[in-house]
Amino acid sequence: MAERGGRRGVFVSFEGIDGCGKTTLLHHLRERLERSGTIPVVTRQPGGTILGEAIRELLLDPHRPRAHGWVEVLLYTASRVQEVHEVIRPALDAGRWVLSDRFADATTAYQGYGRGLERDIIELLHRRMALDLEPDVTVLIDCDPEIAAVRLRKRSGPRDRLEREVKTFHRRVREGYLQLAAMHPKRFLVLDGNRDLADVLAAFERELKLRLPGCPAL
Ligand SMILES: Nc1ncnc2c1ncn2[C@@H]1O[C@H](COP(=O)(O)OP(=O)(O)OP(=O)(O)O)[C@@H](O)[C@H]1O
Ligand SMILES: Cc1cn([C@H]2C[C@H](O)[C@@H](COP(=O)(O)O)O2)c(=O)[nH]c1=O
Repeated sequence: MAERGGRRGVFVSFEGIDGCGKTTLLHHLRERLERSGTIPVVTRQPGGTILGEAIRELLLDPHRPRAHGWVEVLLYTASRVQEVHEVIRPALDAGRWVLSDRFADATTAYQGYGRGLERDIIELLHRRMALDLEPDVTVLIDCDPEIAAVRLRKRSGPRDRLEREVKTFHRRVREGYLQLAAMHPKRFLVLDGNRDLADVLAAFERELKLRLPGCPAL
């Protein structure tokens, strides 16, 4: 893979509303890469480091008191800053593939578009503290909140704090993601996540191959 912006690895993030299917796609690519002999670094936001996982627990445990909106922004950003410096940047500098279940766009979509907080401040925090790091490709699985909610109800395990938010919140987040994709068409790869999984996976492989022609997995 060609060197981009001074780094040698490839950074792919996966985004979308809760239940859109992003984790499923991430693990599909991970398996394909591993079968071809490339072991990617797989991580998630919030989380990905010991500190980040503790922040995740604070943010998403529905039994804890909800943080003020800006405290949410600061905690999500804190988790990401730690992960960029401790995990993602060193992996990219070493030429590794990094697959991240959510990244900075999630804060703009959820806290910016979803909660209505100023997006320029959210993005400035990321730029100043997280080395201005951007994924090479951001896979956005666009999905109707009604369809995503049905999938989450079928999935076992407790629902986290954000998964319990009302549908209007998820609609704003979805629209926010689509606006981000329109603003950054070179970076975003948008998939229709409402379709059967087999169709989504086929479109994912086809489109990713166009974006990353040297991808060893495709
Ligand atoms: N296209 C699809 N059609 C039907 N079911 C799907 C599809 N994609 C994923 N699923 C199923 O929907 C559930 C949610 O998928 P997944 O965990 O990948 O979503 P997610 O977006 O990562 O959710 P969250 O953000 O809440 O972790 C899983 O049970 C998964 O098997
Ligand atoms: C990074 C980030 C995440 N969120 C929200 C979005 C989801 O509801 C949860 C993470 O859960 P997942 O199952 O791992 O997707 O956190 C957010 O609101 N803001 C963010 O920056």
